[in-house]
Amino acid sequence: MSITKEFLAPIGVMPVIVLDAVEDAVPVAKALQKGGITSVEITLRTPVALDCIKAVKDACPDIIVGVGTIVTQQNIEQVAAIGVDFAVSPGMTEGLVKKSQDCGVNLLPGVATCSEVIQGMELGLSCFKLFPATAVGGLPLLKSINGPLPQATFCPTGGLTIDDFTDFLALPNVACVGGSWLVPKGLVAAKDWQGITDIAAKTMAKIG
Ligand SMILES: O=C(O)C(=O)C[C@H](O)[C@H](O)COP(=O)(O)O
Repeated sequence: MSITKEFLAPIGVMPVIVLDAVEDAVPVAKALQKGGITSVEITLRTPVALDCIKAVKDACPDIIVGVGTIVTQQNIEQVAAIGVDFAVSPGMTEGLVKKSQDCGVNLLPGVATCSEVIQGMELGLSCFKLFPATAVGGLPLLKSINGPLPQATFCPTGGLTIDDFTDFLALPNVACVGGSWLVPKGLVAAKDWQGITDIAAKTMAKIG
């Protein structure tokens, strides 16, 4: 299975979420949805991540639920067992891509160079996360890659902010963007769900 530009484009902005408590998962997802967000990427950075994903899938059937921080083939097996709409990795190996294909998991692997994009295309992929987007070259890098590799589509993530993400979305080879600015740790800790809705709404207002 592989992710397409048509799948990514309607998402627009993908919030990258780190959750420490299962009880916060559904309120965060619903707060984002209230602000116009249609998809969440819950990272496997905490021990409760898989339970958070299950909770959101059960409570919010109309949210596209993805998992982030896939770094091992075992991670792919774990998320295949609970079912996710997509899976994101900060990097890309042949092993991760093949495992995701074997398990029927839609993988968006992270790349930072043309060689990795070409390797991904050889493995049947056309969409990639550019990570860490700003640190590896940001807008000029994406513009340069679009010359020789216009068939590759990106979700730049890493370093983007509410002030510059629309510059990325304006590029022809960018279908959506990812970022953690939508779910600040402090607001989750304070259970300030309205605060999260406000950031989501302010973000989505920028793309009409
Ligand atoms: O955990 C993952 O799956 C990652 O690969 C990294 C995240 O996508 C970035 O940490 C988000 O970047 P910021 O928006 O700059 O915070």
